[in-house]
Amino acid sequence: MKQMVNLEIANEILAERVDSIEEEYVNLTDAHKRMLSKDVISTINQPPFDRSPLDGYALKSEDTKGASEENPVVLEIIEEVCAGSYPTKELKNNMATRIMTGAPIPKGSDCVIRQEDTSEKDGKVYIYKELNEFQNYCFEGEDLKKGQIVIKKDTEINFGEVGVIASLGIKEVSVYKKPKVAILSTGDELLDIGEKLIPGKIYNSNIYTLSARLKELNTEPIILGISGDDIEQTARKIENIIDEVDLVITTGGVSVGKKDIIKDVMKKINADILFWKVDIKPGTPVLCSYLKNKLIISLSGNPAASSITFELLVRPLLDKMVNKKDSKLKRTSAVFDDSYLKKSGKRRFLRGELSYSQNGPVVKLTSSKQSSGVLSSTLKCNCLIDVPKGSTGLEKGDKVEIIYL
Ligand SMILES: Nc1nc2c(c(=O)[nH]1)N[C@H]1C(S)=C(S)[C@@H](COP(=O)(O)OP(=O)(O)OC[C@H]3O[C@@H](n4cnc5c(N)ncnc54)[C@H](O)[C@@H]3O)O[C@H]1N2
Ligand code: MOO
Repeated sequence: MKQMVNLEIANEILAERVDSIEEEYVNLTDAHKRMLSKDVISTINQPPFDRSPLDGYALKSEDTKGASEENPVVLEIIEEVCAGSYPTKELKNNMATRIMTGAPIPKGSDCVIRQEDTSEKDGKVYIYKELNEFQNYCFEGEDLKKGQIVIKKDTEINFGEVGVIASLGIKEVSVYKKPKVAILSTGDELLDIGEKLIPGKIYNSNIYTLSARLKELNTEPIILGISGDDIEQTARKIENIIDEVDLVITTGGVSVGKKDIIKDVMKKINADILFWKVDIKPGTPVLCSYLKNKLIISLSGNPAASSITFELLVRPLLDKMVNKKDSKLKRTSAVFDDSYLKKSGKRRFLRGELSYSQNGPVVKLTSSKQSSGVLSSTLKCNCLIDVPKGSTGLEKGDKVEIIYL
């Protein structure tokens, strides 16, 4: 068993054991934020017909030669076409079709004059302006052509993609399934929310933090609840769920105390232990194991530690499962607008609040209380500050590297 690996090595060891997961068809209305698993190919031209971008008159541009305010050209109105209807008459010289925005342009016409440059009387339209061929004219397929790849697979479906797919009339899209992640909290001290607090006990916040975050990341959390510090019971819960999920997360019991049972649980279920402890703080004593081609990530019980190591170790795996192109942690540099004295020489991840000033990204601590057991400093936290090994602290104005959450 490897011990005290650095973060990047830990990421590699875990990523090697994860592949993209199965695909499924979902309704477009349920596809937002999912990852496309097949190219979207246009089944129609968009727009599906030549159409008018204006309310006005469709006509032949050659008929407008010499037209002016003083000397209008007069054309006979042969038909009226609104959006949703279709012209029935072909346009010949000296004719015009009254047309509304979005309506199909009739055959024989090669331009549309806007209503404001005309007047209408007794079935005739007076044209006060010359027009060029295809002026104010939207062509069939000018946006998207039938058969064209409109959106490549492995793209996240955001509102723009939803709109474009809807414009093609496509009702269902192929996406990667949502990764299913089981979460189990261990610890005799844990109570579920709503239970009466009694001496020595605390509420299980980890399972709620992680499940909310998993939902935010468009995965499917499967909450296994609390398991006491009992090897048999914990082993059984993991064995019972492992075939149904893509990943298991446990929290608590990974340090060296009497009740730190997770290593024994892994031995009991014959999981391969990949490594124990990552050379970072918080969250050092994480244990990562592998059983039946699934990873079991056992995070520290300390609330802030489990939440931070989830971001550093688990999130990239979830991204990889749905083939996100860049499944690595997304970083940028920012100016530190706070002060922080670092006690240990370890690489440290601090909870930060990132904002943007005229001079670029600026980050400050969410709270001066940054210890592993303090959860309130996750409030307002939108990034992690990566403080390198050996650093003795940070001063106002220092350039720091941050990881987006
Ligand atoms: N002698 C040593 N003691 C400790 C070491 C060490 O190296 N030598 N490491 C410390 C570090 S660092 C951490 S981090 C913790 C990790 O402990 P565990 O992962 O075994 O977690 P627990 O002991 O079960 O819990 C730690 C802490 O968090 C509370 N907790 C647990 N689960 C939850 C939950 N679901 N929701 C909210 N809070 C939870 C628990 O009550 C403890 O207070 O070990 C240090 N000790
Ligand atoms: O590694 Mo622990 O989470 O720092 O206290």
